[in-house]
Amino acid sequence: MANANNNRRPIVAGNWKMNGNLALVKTMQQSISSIELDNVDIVVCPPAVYINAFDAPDLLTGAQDISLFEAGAHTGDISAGMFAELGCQFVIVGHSERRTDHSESNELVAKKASAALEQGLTPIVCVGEPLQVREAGQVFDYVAEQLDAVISTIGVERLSELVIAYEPVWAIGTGQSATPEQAQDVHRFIREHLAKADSEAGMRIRILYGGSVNARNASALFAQADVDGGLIGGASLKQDEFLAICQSAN
Ligand SMILES: O=C[C@H](O)COP(=O)(O)O
Repeated sequence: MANANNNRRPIVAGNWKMNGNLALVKTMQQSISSIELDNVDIVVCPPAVYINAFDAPDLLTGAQDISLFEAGAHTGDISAGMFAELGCQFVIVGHSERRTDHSESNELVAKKASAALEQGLTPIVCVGEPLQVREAGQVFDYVAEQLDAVISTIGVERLSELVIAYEPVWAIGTGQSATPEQAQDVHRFIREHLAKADSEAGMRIRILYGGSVNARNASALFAQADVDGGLIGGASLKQDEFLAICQSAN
């Protein structure tokens, strides 16, 4: 099990993406509150407009993105400080859908991670390769470049405050998850790469796997030595499925 030989507490984060409604907020809140899982952090990242509708003190919430800016004339943006004021603890930055839909560069993602830390939010920094990069055998170089932008922007002294999510783009929403071995290979690489910058951070940082995780494949993925939980998309919208995944990580 991922945390059997280390002190990393697993996280299961549900990224609702642009899905859900107030009814789902109620349903998920009730079902998450109804289970007692002492050894996993369960985080829900609904669309921003629904964050405040969650009314459960024990529930951890996260934003799906933040503005680069703190405040001011930036129509449509929401700042890290605003999410922090709502009680959010986490924010996803650099999800591949934002990198694609909004042309977010490694540098922009790194600045968002920095903005999150400044306001006391834990950034869940997403990295991961598209299929053609994997087929070209360049996964490690690609992921290293994504990580290096963050390391150089936030500085090694804050590195251990991050959570990393490895999400191979070809596995997102496709039903074709990485195999546990493929996930572990990249997770180990990420941990070793971070450890080169700061050995303590390399050991402490939680690295989540994301990409077609479901109730059937979660246990095998989470059993890998460097997999500390998951970032769950589609399955986070189905209460039974999501709870089963949380149980697998517990
Ligand atoms: O943030 C979540 C990921 O993009 C995974 O999505 P998925 O579980 O629907 O493949």
